[in-house]
Amino acid sequence: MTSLLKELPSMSTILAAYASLSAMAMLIRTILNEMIPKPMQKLINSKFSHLISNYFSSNFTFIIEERWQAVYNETFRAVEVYLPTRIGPTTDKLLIGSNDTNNPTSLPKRKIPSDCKIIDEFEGMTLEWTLHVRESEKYYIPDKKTFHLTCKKRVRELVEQRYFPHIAKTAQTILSKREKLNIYTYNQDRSRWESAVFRHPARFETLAMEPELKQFIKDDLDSFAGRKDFFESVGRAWKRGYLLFGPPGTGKSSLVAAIANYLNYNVYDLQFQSVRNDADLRRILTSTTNRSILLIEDIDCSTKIAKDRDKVKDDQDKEDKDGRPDRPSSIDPGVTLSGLLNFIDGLWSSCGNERIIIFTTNHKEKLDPALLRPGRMDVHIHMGYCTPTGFRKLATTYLGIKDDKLFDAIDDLIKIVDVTPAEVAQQLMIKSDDPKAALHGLIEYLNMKKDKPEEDRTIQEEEEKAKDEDDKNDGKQRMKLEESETGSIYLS
Ligand SMILES: Nc1ncnc2c1ncn2[C@@H]1O[C@H](COP(=O)(O)OP(=O)(O)OP(=O)(O)O)[C@@H](O)[C@H]1O
Repeated sequence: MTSLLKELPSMSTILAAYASLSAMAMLIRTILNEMIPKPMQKLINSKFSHLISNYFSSNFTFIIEERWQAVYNETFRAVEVYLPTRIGPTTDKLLIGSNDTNNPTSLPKRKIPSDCKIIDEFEGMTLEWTLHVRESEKYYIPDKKTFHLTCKKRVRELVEQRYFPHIAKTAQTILSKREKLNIYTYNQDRSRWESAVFRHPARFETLAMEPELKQFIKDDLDSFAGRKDFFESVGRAWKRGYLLFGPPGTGKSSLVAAIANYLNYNVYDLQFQSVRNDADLRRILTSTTNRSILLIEDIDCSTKIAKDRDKVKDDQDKEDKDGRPDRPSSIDPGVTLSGLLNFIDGLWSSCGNERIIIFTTNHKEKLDPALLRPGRMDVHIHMGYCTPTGFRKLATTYLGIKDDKLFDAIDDLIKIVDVTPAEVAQQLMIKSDDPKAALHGLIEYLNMKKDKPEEDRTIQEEEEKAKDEDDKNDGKQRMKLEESETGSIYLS
Protein backbone atom coordinates (compact mmCIF):
# COMPACT_ATOMS: atom_id res chain seq x y z
CA MET A 1 0.00 0.00 0.00
CA THR A 2 2.88 2.32 1.01
CA SER A 3 4.72 1.45 -2.20
CA LEU A 4 1.58 2.13 -4.25
CA LEU A 5 1.21 5.53 -2.64
CA LYS A 6 4.82 6.26 -3.40
CA GLU A 7 4.21 5.59 -7.15
CA LEU A 8 1.32 8.12 -7.35
CA PRO A 9 2.39 11.59 -8.63
CA SER A 10 2.52 14.21 -5.94
CA MET A 11 -0.19 16.90 -5.70
CA SER A 12 2.23 19.55 -6.88
CA THR A 13 3.04 17.48 -10.02
CA ILE A 14 -0.70 17.11 -10.80
CA LEU A 15 -1.27 20.83 -10.37
CA ALA A 16 1.70 21.66 -12.56
CA ALA A 17 0.43 19.31 -15.32
CA TYR A 18 -3.05 20.81 -15.09
CA ALA A 19 -1.63 24.33 -15.33
CA SER A 20 0.41 23.53 -18.42
CA LEU A 21 -2.55 21.74 -20.10
CA SER A 22 -4.80 24.75 -19.43
CA ALA A 23 -2.17 27.09 -20.81
CA MET A 24 -1.86 24.91 -23.90
CA ALA A 25 -5.67 24.87 -24.39
CA MET A 26 -5.79 28.66 -23.99
CA LEU A 27 -3.01 29.04 -26.51
CA ILE A 28 -4.75 26.78 -29.05
CA ARG A 29 -8.05 28.59 -28.52
CA THR A 30 -6.39 31.98 -29.02
CA ILE A 31 -4.60 30.78 -32.15
CA LEU A 32 -7.85 29.28 -33.56
CA ASN A 33 -9.79 32.43 -32.67
CA GLU A 34 -7.27 34.51 -34.53
CA MET A 35 -6.93 32.22 -37.52
CA ILE A 36 -10.56 31.14 -38.13
CA PRO A 37 -12.99 33.87 -39.14
CA LYS A 38 -16.01 34.39 -36.86
CA PRO A 39 -18.70 33.10 -39.31
CA MET A 40 -16.68 29.95 -39.85
CA GLN A 41 -16.39 29.46 -36.09
CA LYS A 42 -20.17 29.81 -35.77
CA LEU A 43 -20.74 27.27 -38.50
CA ILE A 44 -18.35 24.76 -36.93
CA ASN A 45 -20.03 25.27 -33.56
CA SER A 46 -23.53 24.76 -34.90
CA LYS A 47 -22.55 21.71 -36.97
CA PHE A 48 -20.82 20.22 -34.00
CA SER A 49 -23.73 20.75 -31.62
CA HIS A 50 -26.19 19.53 -34.31
CA LEU A 51 -24.11 16.36 -34.69
CA ILE A 52 -24.02 15.79 -30.96
CA SER A 53 -27.73 16.44 -30.45
CA ASN A 54 -28.65 14.21 -33.40
CA TYR A 55 -26.51 11.42 -32.10
CA PHE A 56 -28.03 11.48 -28.65
CA SER A 57 -31.57 12.56 -29.67
CA SER A 58 -34.38 10.05 -29.43
CA ASN A 59 -36.49 12.00 -31.94
CA PHE A 60 -37.13 11.43 -35.61
CA THR A 61 -38.30 14.04 -38.16
CA PHE A 62 -40.31 13.44 -41.33
CA ILE A 63 -40.04 16.22 -43.88
CA ILE A 64 -42.86 16.71 -46.37
CA GLU A 65 -42.19 19.01 -49.31
CA GLU A 66 -44.85 20.71 -51.42
CA ARG A 67 -43.70 18.99 -54.58
CA TRP A 68 -42.68 15.39 -55.01
CA GLN A 69 -40.80 14.15 -58.06
CA ALA A 70 -41.90 16.99 -60.31
CA VAL A 71 -45.57 16.95 -59.33
CA TYR A 72 -47.71 18.29 -56.51
CA ASN A 73 -47.17 16.22 -53.36
CA GLU A 74 -50.47 14.65 -52.33
CA THR A 75 -49.12 13.92 -48.84
CA PHE A 76 -48.44 17.63 -48.43
CA ARG A 77 -51.96 18.43 -49.53
CA ALA A 78 -53.44 15.87 -47.14
CA VAL A 79 -51.46 17.37 -44.25
CA GLU A 80 -52.55 20.87 -45.26
CA VAL A 81 -56.19 19.78 -45.08
CA TYR A 82 -55.80 17.65 -41.95
CA LEU A 83 -53.73 19.87 -39.66
CA PRO A 84 -56.19 22.77 -39.26
CA THR A 85 -58.53 20.21 -37.65
CA ARG A 86 -55.90 19.45 -35.01
CA ILE A 87 -55.56 22.92 -33.53
CA GLY A 88 -55.38 22.38 -29.78
CA PRO A 89 -54.56 24.23 -26.57
CA THR A 90 -50.83 24.02 -27.29
CA THR A 91 -51.15 25.90 -30.58
CA ASP A 92 -50.31 29.56 -30.06
CA LYS A 93 -51.10 31.08 -33.46
CA LEU A 94 -53.31 30.48 -36.45
CA LEU A 95 -53.91 32.08 -39.83
CA ILE A 96 -57.56 32.82 -40.48
CA GLY A 97 -59.35 34.51 -43.33
CA SER A 98 -62.17 34.32 -45.79
CA ASN A 99 -62.55 34.93 -49.49
CA ASP A 100 -66.25 34.19 -49.50
CA THR A 101 -67.78 37.45 -50.64
CA ASN A 102 -71.24 35.85 -50.87
CA ASN A 103 -71.31 35.02 -47.20
CA PRO A 104 -69.34 37.56 -45.16
CA THR A 105 -70.73 36.29 -41.83
CA SER A 106 -69.53 32.73 -42.35
CA LEU A 107 -66.79 31.36 -40.09
CA PRO A 108 -63.32 32.19 -41.42
CA LYS A 109 -61.15 29.43 -42.80
CA ARG A 110 -58.12 28.20 -40.87
CA LYS A 111 -54.59 27.86 -42.19
CA ILE A 112 -51.39 26.91 -40.48
CA PRO A 113 -48.90 29.79 -40.21
CA SER A 114 -45.21 29.15 -40.64
CA ASP A 115 -43.16 28.13 -37.60
CA CYS A 116 -46.27 27.35 -35.58
CA LYS A 117 -46.14 24.12 -33.55
CA ILE A 118 -49.12 21.81 -33.60
CA ILE A 119 -49.27 18.80 -31.33
CA ASP A 120 -51.34 15.84 -32.45
CA GLU A 121 -52.09 12.64 -30.52
CA PHE A 122 -52.63 9.37 -32.33
CA GLU A 123 -52.81 5.86 -30.85
CA GLY A 124 -50.84 6.93 -27.79
CA MET A 125 -48.15 8.72 -29.84
CA THR A 126 -47.38 12.41 -29.53
CA LEU A 127 -46.63 14.07 -32.85
CA GLU A 128 -45.28 17.54 -33.30
CA TRP A 129 -45.86 19.43 -36.53
CA THR A 130 -44.31 22.65 -37.86
CA LEU A 131 -44.66 24.37 -41.22
CA HIS A 132 -41.45 25.91 -42.54
CA VAL A 133 -41.52 28.47 -45.34
CA ARG A 134 -38.34 29.48 -47.13
CA GLU A 135 -38.82 32.63 -49.13
CA SER A 136 -37.62 32.51 -52.69
CA GLU A 137 -35.13 35.08 -53.85
CA LYS A 138 -36.40 35.01 -57.42
CA TYR A 139 -39.89 36.35 -58.02
CA TYR A 140 -40.75 33.62 -60.52
CA ILE A 141 -39.84 30.78 -58.18
CA PRO A 142 -42.46 30.12 -55.49
CA ASP A 143 -41.53 30.04 -51.80
CA LYS A 144 -40.54 26.61 -50.57
CA LYS A 145 -42.93 25.15 -48.02
CA THR A 146 -42.24 22.04 -45.96
CA PHE A 147 -44.06 20.36 -43.11
CA HIS A 148 -41.87 18.82 -40.42
CA LEU A 149 -43.28 16.05 -38.28
CA THR A 150 -41.26 15.05 -35.23
CA CYS A 151 -41.94 11.88 -33.28
CA LYS A 152 -40.01 9.45 -31.09
CA LYS A 153 -37.58 7.32 -33.06
CA ARG A 154 -39.11 4.15 -31.71
CA VAL A 155 -42.56 4.91 -33.22
CA ARG A 156 -41.24 5.91 -36.63
CA GLU A 157 -42.57 2.84 -38.42
CA LEU A 158 -45.92 3.09 -36.72
CA VAL A 159 -46.18 6.69 -37.90
CA GLU A 160 -45.46 5.65 -41.47
CA GLN A 161 -47.78 2.68 -41.49
CA ARG A 162 -50.69 3.95 -39.42
CA TYR A 163 -50.56 7.71 -38.92
CA PHE A 164 -49.94 8.82 -42.51
CA PRO A 165 -52.72 6.61 -43.95
CA HIS A 166 -54.98 8.05 -41.23
CA ILE A 167 -54.12 11.60 -42.39
CA ALA A 168 -54.74 10.71 -46.06
CA LYS A 169 -58.11 9.13 -45.24
CA THR A 170 -59.24 12.01 -43.03
CA ALA A 171 -58.22 14.58 -45.65
CA GLN A 172 -60.08 12.64 -48.33
CA THR A 173 -63.24 12.63 -46.22
CA ILE A 174 -62.94 16.36 -45.52
CA LEU A 175 -62.39 17.13 -49.20
CA SER A 176 -65.27 14.98 -50.40
CA LYS A 177 -67.61 16.70 -47.92
CA ARG A 178 -66.47 20.21 -48.66
CA GLU A 179 -69.42 22.42 -49.38
CA LYS A 180 -67.52 25.05 -51.23
CA LEU A 181 -65.61 24.68 -54.41
CA ASN A 182 -62.67 26.82 -55.31
CA ILE A 183 -61.68 28.42 -58.55
CA TYR A 184 -57.96 28.93 -58.99
CA THR A 185 -56.25 31.38 -61.22
CA TYR A 186 -52.54 31.42 -61.88
CA ASN A 187 -50.68 34.42 -60.54
CA GLN A 188 -47.64 34.83 -62.75
CA ASP A 189 -46.01 37.40 -60.46
CA ARG A 190 -46.12 35.12 -57.45
CA SER A 191 -45.72 31.91 -59.45
CA ARG A 192 -48.60 30.21 -57.74
CA TRP A 193 -52.26 29.34 -58.07
CA GLU A 194 -54.54 31.60 -56.07
CA SER A 195 -58.02 30.60 -55.08
CA ALA A 196 -61.40 32.20 -54.64
CA VAL A 197 -64.68 30.60 -53.61
CA PHE A 198 -66.47 29.19 -56.62
CA ARG A 199 -70.20 29.50 -56.24
CA HIS A 200 -71.60 29.45 -59.75
CA PRO A 201 -75.35 28.82 -59.94
CA ALA A 202 -75.20 26.92 -63.24
CA ARG A 203 -76.50 23.36 -62.98
CA PHE A 204 -77.42 20.87 -65.66
CA GLU A 205 -81.05 21.47 -64.72
CA THR A 206 -80.74 25.19 -65.53
CA LEU A 207 -78.83 24.78 -68.79
CA ALA A 208 -80.68 25.44 -72.01
CA MET A 209 -79.46 22.44 -73.97
CA GLU A 210 -81.01 19.51 -75.71
CA PRO A 211 -81.99 16.97 -73.03
CA GLU A 212 -80.22 14.10 -74.85
CA LEU A 213 -77.00 16.10 -75.02
CA LYS A 214 -77.24 16.94 -71.32
CA GLN A 215 -77.92 13.32 -70.44
CA PHE A 216 -75.03 12.16 -72.58
CA ILE A 217 -72.61 14.50 -70.81
CA LYS A 218 -73.86 13.47 -67.37
CA ASP A 219 -73.51 9.78 -68.23
CA ASP A 220 -70.04 10.43 -69.60
CA LEU A 221 -69.02 12.18 -66.37
CA ASP A 222 -70.50 9.38 -64.27
CA SER A 223 -68.53 6.80 -66.19
CA PHE A 224 -65.37 8.82 -65.55
CA ALA A 225 -65.55 9.90 -61.90
CA GLY A 226 -64.45 7.46 -59.22
CA ARG A 227 -63.42 4.74 -61.72
CA LYS A 228 -59.78 4.40 -60.86
CA ASP A 229 -59.76 0.62 -61.27
CA PHE A 230 -61.36 0.78 -64.70
CA PHE A 231 -58.84 3.29 -66.06
CA GLU A 232 -55.99 1.29 -64.57
CA SER A 233 -57.26 -1.97 -66.02
CA VAL A 234 -57.43 -0.56 -69.54
CA GLY A 235 -54.04 1.14 -69.19
CA ARG A 236 -55.29 4.70 -69.68
CA ALA A 237 -54.45 7.86 -67.79
CA TRP A 238 -57.41 8.76 -65.58
CA LYS A 239 -58.27 11.89 -67.52
CA ARG A 240 -61.04 13.12 -69.75
CA GLY A 241 -60.75 15.94 -72.28
CA TYR A 242 -63.66 18.05 -73.52
CA LEU A 243 -63.62 20.61 -76.29
CA LEU A 244 -66.54 23.04 -76.10
CA PHE A 245 -66.98 25.15 -79.18
CA GLY A 246 -69.57 27.56 -80.48
CA PRO A 247 -70.40 31.26 -80.72
CA PRO A 248 -70.09 33.55 -77.69
CA GLY A 249 -73.03 33.36 -75.32
CA THR A 250 -74.07 29.79 -76.06
CA GLY A 251 -73.23 28.56 -72.58
CA LYS A 252 -69.70 27.14 -72.74
CA SER A 253 -68.64 28.68 -69.42
CA SER A 254 -72.01 27.79 -67.91
CA LEU A 255 -71.50 24.17 -68.92
CA VAL A 256 -68.06 24.15 -67.28
CA ALA A 257 -69.64 25.47 -64.06
CA ALA A 258 -72.40 22.86 -64.28
CA ILE A 259 -69.78 20.10 -64.67
CA ALA A 260 -67.80 21.43 -61.66
CA ASN A 261 -70.96 21.55 -59.54
CA TYR A 262 -72.05 18.11 -60.71
CA LEU A 263 -68.75 16.43 -59.86
CA ASN A 264 -67.86 18.68 -56.93
CA TYR A 265 -64.48 19.43 -58.52
CA ASN A 266 -62.40 22.58 -58.14
CA VAL A 267 -61.65 24.57 -61.27
CA TYR A 268 -58.19 25.70 -62.35
CA ASP A 269 -58.68 28.49 -64.85
CA LEU A 270 -55.51 28.95 -66.88
CA GLN A 271 -54.87 31.93 -69.13
CA PHE A 272 -52.28 30.86 -71.66
CA GLN A 273 -51.00 34.41 -71.86
CA SER A 274 -49.68 34.07 -68.31
CA VAL A 275 -47.51 31.05 -69.15
CA ARG A 276 -43.95 31.81 -70.17
CA ASN A 277 -42.98 28.59 -71.91
CA ASP A 278 -43.49 24.82 -71.98
CA ALA A 279 -41.39 24.23 -68.87
CA ASP A 280 -43.52 26.80 -67.07
CA LEU A 281 -46.67 25.07 -68.30
CA ARG A 282 -45.41 21.72 -67.01
CA ARG A 283 -44.74 23.17 -63.57
CA ILE A 284 -48.07 24.99 -63.45
CA LEU A 285 -50.05 21.94 -64.49
CA THR A 286 -48.28 19.62 -62.11
CA SER A 287 -49.19 22.00 -59.28
CA THR A 288 -52.90 21.31 -59.72
CA THR A 289 -54.60 18.74 -57.53
CA ASN A 290 -56.56 15.60 -58.34
CA ARG A 291 -60.36 15.65 -58.75
CA SER A 292 -60.23 18.97 -60.55
CA ILE A 293 -61.05 20.62 -63.85
CA LEU A 294 -58.36 22.39 -65.80
CA LEU A 295 -60.08 25.03 -67.90
CA ILE A 296 -58.37 26.73 -70.80
CA GLU A 297 -60.79 29.23 -72.31
CA ASP A 298 -60.55 30.70 -75.78
CA ILE A 299 -57.73 28.41 -76.75
CA ASP A 300 -57.77 29.86 -80.28
CA CYS A 301 -56.42 33.11 -78.83
CA SER A 302 -53.01 31.58 -78.26
CA THR A 303 -51.19 32.07 -81.56
CA LYS A 304 -49.04 29.00 -81.21
CA ILE A 305 -51.97 26.72 -80.53
CA ALA A 306 -54.08 28.20 -83.27
CA LYS A 307 -54.09 27.05 -86.82
CA ASP A 308 -51.70 29.70 -88.07
CA ARG A 309 -48.81 27.53 -86.98
CA ASP A 310 -47.58 27.71 -90.57
CA LYS A 311 -47.58 31.48 -90.39
CA VAL A 312 -45.56 31.35 -87.21
CA LYS A 313 -43.19 28.98 -88.96
CA ASP A 314 -42.89 31.33 -91.97
CA ASP A 315 -42.13 34.22 -89.62
CA GLN A 316 -39.61 32.04 -87.92
CA ASP A 317 -37.89 31.05 -91.18
CA LYS A 318 -37.81 34.69 -92.18
CA GLU A 319 -36.34 35.58 -88.86
CA ASP A 320 -33.71 32.86 -89.10
CA LYS A 321 -32.67 34.15 -92.53
CA ASP A 322 -32.26 37.57 -91.03
CA GLY A 323 -29.76 36.03 -88.67
CA ARG A 324 -31.75 36.72 -85.57
CA PRO A 325 -32.03 34.22 -82.73
CA ASP A 326 -33.70 30.84 -83.10
CA ARG A 327 -37.19 29.82 -82.00
CA PRO A 328 -39.07 29.25 -79.81
CA SER A 329 -38.68 32.38 -77.74
CA SER A 330 -38.05 35.12 -80.26
CA ILE A 331 -41.44 35.95 -81.81
CA ASP A 332 -44.04 34.76 -79.41
CA PRO A 333 -42.73 33.42 -76.16
CA GLY A 334 -45.28 31.13 -74.67
CA VAL A 335 -46.62 27.62 -74.79
CA THR A 336 -46.09 25.60 -77.93
CA LEU A 337 -48.56 23.16 -79.36
CA SER A 338 -46.26 20.23 -78.70
CA GLY A 339 -45.85 21.36 -75.09
CA LEU A 340 -49.60 21.33 -74.70
CA LEU A 341 -50.13 18.04 -76.51
CA ASN A 342 -47.56 16.43 -74.30
CA PHE A 343 -49.84 17.18 -71.43
CA ILE A 344 -53.02 16.05 -73.10
CA ASP A 345 -51.94 12.70 -74.36
CA GLY A 346 -48.18 12.51 -74.08
CA LEU A 347 -46.14 11.02 -71.28
CA TRP A 348 -47.00 13.85 -68.93
CA SER A 349 -50.69 13.05 -69.23
CA SER A 350 -50.26 10.28 -66.67
CA CYS A 351 -49.38 12.78 -63.94
CA GLY A 352 -52.26 13.13 -61.55
CA ASN A 353 -55.56 11.32 -61.35
CA GLU A 354 -59.20 12.10 -61.94
CA ARG A 355 -58.55 15.23 -63.98
CA ILE A 356 -60.79 16.81 -66.53
CA ILE A 357 -59.33 19.14 -69.14
CA ILE A 358 -61.73 21.50 -70.87
CA PHE A 359 -60.85 23.74 -73.79
CA THR A 360 -63.32 26.30 -75.01
CA THR A 361 -63.23 28.16 -78.28
CA ASN A 362 -65.48 30.35 -80.38
CA HIS A 363 -63.53 29.32 -83.46
CA LYS A 364 -62.85 25.63 -83.70
CA GLU A 365 -61.77 26.14 -87.31
CA LYS A 366 -58.85 28.25 -86.11
CA LEU A 367 -57.35 25.47 -84.02
CA ASP A 368 -54.42 23.45 -85.18
CA PRO A 369 -55.65 20.14 -86.63
CA ALA A 370 -53.18 18.34 -84.37
CA LEU A 371 -55.25 19.41 -81.40
CA LEU A 372 -58.46 18.25 -83.01
CA ARG A 373 -57.17 14.91 -84.21
CA PRO A 374 -59.46 12.08 -83.10
CA GLY A 375 -58.56 10.76 -79.70
CA ARG A 376 -56.88 13.98 -78.54
CA MET A 377 -59.90 15.50 -76.85
CA ASP A 378 -62.27 12.74 -75.86
CA VAL A 379 -65.51 14.63 -76.42
CA HIS A 380 -66.17 17.54 -78.80
CA ILE A 381 -69.34 19.43 -77.88
CA HIS A 382 -70.88 22.00 -80.17
CA MET A 383 -72.75 24.67 -78.21
CA GLY A 384 -75.16 26.10 -80.72
CA TYR A 385 -77.74 28.85 -80.98
CA CYS A 386 -80.90 28.68 -78.93
CA THR A 387 -83.45 26.07 -79.93
CA PRO A 388 -87.17 25.93 -78.98
CA THR A 389 -86.30 23.38 -76.28
CA GLY A 390 -83.57 25.68 -74.97
CA PHE A 391 -85.98 28.62 -74.96
CA ARG A 392 -88.53 26.64 -72.93
CA LYS A 393 -85.89 25.80 -70.37
CA LEU A 394 -84.93 29.49 -70.08
CA ALA A 395 -88.59 30.50 -69.79
CA THR A 396 -88.99 28.07 -66.89
CA THR A 397 -85.80 29.31 -65.20
CA TYR A 398 -86.30 33.04 -65.69
CA LEU A 399 -90.10 33.43 -65.76
CA GLY A 400 -91.22 30.34 -63.90
CA ILE A 401 -93.64 29.36 -66.70
CA LYS A 402 -93.80 26.12 -68.64
CA ASP A 403 -96.22 27.17 -71.38
CA ASP A 404 -97.89 30.17 -72.93
CA LYS A 405 -99.75 30.84 -76.14
CA LEU A 406 -96.87 33.09 -77.28
CA PHE A 407 -94.50 30.13 -77.20
CA ASP A 408 -95.42 28.94 -80.70
CA ALA A 409 -94.63 32.32 -82.24
CA ILE A 410 -91.29 32.39 -80.38
CA ASP A 411 -90.50 28.81 -81.50
CA ASP A 412 -91.08 29.81 -85.14
CA LEU A 413 -88.77 32.81 -84.84
CA ILE A 414 -86.06 30.92 -82.96
CA LYS A 415 -85.95 28.33 -85.75
CA ILE A 416 -84.97 30.98 -88.29
CA VAL A 417 -83.03 33.54 -86.22
CA ASP A 418 -79.55 32.96 -84.85
CA VAL A 419 -80.00 33.96 -81.26
CA THR A 420 -77.83 32.77 -78.41
CA PRO A 421 -79.22 31.49 -75.10
CA ALA A 422 -77.41 34.44 -73.48
CA GLU A 423 -79.43 36.90 -75.60
CA VAL A 424 -82.71 35.12 -74.87
CA ALA A 425 -81.86 35.01 -71.14
CA GLN A 426 -81.06 38.72 -71.24
CA GLN A 427 -84.42 39.56 -72.84
CA LEU A 428 -86.36 37.44 -70.36
CA MET A 429 -84.51 38.94 -67.45
CA ILE A 430 -85.44 42.53 -68.33
CA LYS A 431 -89.08 41.94 -67.34
CA SER A 432 -88.85 38.73 -65.37
CA ASP A 433 -91.57 39.95 -62.96
CA ASP A 434 -94.04 40.22 -65.86
CA PRO A 435 -93.82 37.06 -68.02
CA LYS A 436 -96.20 38.31 -70.71
CA ALA A 437 -94.23 41.54 -71.19
CA ALA A 438 -90.96 39.55 -71.19
CA LEU A 439 -92.26 37.23 -73.94
CA HIS A 440 -93.46 40.17 -76.03
CA GLY A 441 -90.08 41.83 -75.51
CA LEU A 442 -88.37 38.66 -76.75
CA ILE A 443 -90.59 38.48 -79.85
CA GLU A 444 -89.75 42.09 -80.62
CA TYR A 445 -86.05 41.38 -80.20
CA LEU A 446 -86.21 38.29 -82.43
CA ASN A 447 -88.08 40.22 -85.13
CA MET A 448 -85.47 42.94 -84.96
CA LYS A 449 -82.70 40.38 -85.43
CA LYS A 450 -84.60 38.78 -88.30
CA ASP A 451 -84.91 42.10 -90.09
CA LYS A 452 -81.32 43.06 -89.44
CA PRO A 453 -79.91 44.18 -92.81
CA GLU A 454 -77.53 41.73 -94.41
CA GLU A 455 -74.72 44.32 -94.74
CA ASP A 456 -74.64 44.70 -90.96
CA ARG A 457 -73.29 41.22 -90.57
CA THR A 458 -69.61 40.88 -89.94
CA ILE A 459 -67.57 38.30 -91.79
CA GLN A 460 -67.38 36.35 -88.58
CA GLU A 461 -71.14 36.23 -88.29
CA GLU A 462 -71.30 35.02 -91.88
CA GLU A 463 -68.95 32.19 -91.11
CA GLU A 464 -70.89 31.22 -88.06
CA LYS A 465 -74.14 31.43 -89.97
CA ALA A 466 -72.76 29.16 -92.68
CA LYS A 467 -71.72 26.65 -90.04
CA ASP A 468 -75.07 26.80 -88.39
CA GLU A 469 -76.83 26.36 -91.75
CA ASP A 470 -75.08 23.00 -91.97
CA ASP A 471 -76.41 22.17 -88.55
CA LYS A 472 -79.91 23.15 -89.56
CA ASN A 473 -79.71 20.90 -92.60
CA ASP A 474 -78.78 18.09 -90.30
CA GLY A 475 -81.73 18.90 -88.10
CA LYS A 476 -81.06 21.69 -85.60
CA GLN A 477 -82.95 20.12 -82.78
CA ARG A 478 -81.56 16.64 -82.96
CA MET A 479 -78.43 15.79 -81.08
CA LYS A 480 -75.82 14.34 -83.40
CA LEU A 481 -73.46 11.84 -81.90
CA GLU A 482 -70.58 10.44 -83.85
CA GLU A 483 -67.87 8.27 -82.49
CA SER A 484 -64.58 8.06 -84.34
CA GLU A 485 -62.53 4.90 -84.58
CA THR A 486 -60.12 6.29 -82.02
CA GLY A 487 -62.87 6.94 -79.54
CA SER A 488 -63.37 10.71 -79.80
CA ILE A 489 -67.02 11.62 -79.49
CA TYR A 490 -68.50 14.47 -81.50
CA LEU A 491 -71.69 15.99 -80.15
CA SER A 492 -73.64 18.77 -81.75
N1 LIG B 1 -77.13 27.21 -72.68
C1 LIG B 1 -77.40 28.11 -71.72
N2 LIG B 1 -78.24 27.81 -70.72
C2 LIG B 1 -78.53 28.70 -69.76
N3 LIG B 1 -78.01 29.94 -69.72
C3 LIG B 1 -77.17 30.29 -70.69
C4 LIG B 1 -76.81 29.39 -71.73
N4 LIG B 1 -75.95 30.01 -72.55
C5 LIG B 1 -75.76 31.23 -72.04
N5 LIG B 1 -76.48 31.40 -70.93
C6 LIG B 1 -76.54 32.64 -70.12
O1 LIG B 1 -75.71 33.60 -70.75
C7 LIG B 1 -74.62 34.00 -69.93
C8 LIG B 1 -73.32 33.93 -70.75
O2 LIG B 1 -73.10 32.57 -71.10
P1 LIG B 1 -71.67 31.87 -71.06
O3 LIG B 1 -70.66 32.80 -70.49
O4 LIG B 1 -71.81 30.54 -70.45
O5 LIG B 1 -71.43 31.72 -72.62
P2 LIG B 1 -70.07 31.36 -73.37
O6 LIG B 1 -70.46 30.49 -74.51
O7 LIG B 1 -69.10 30.82 -72.42
O8 LIG B 1 -69.62 32.77 -73.89
P3 LIG B 1 -68.11 33.22 -74.27
O9 LIG B 1 -67.69 32.42 -75.44
O10 LIG B 1 -68.29 34.68 -74.60
O11 LIG B 1 -67.28 33.01 -73.05
C9 LIG B 1 -74.60 33.03 -68.77
O12 LIG B 1 -74.33 33.69 -67.57
C10 LIG B 1 -75.98 32.45 -68.74
O13 LIG B 1 -76.78 33.21 -67.88
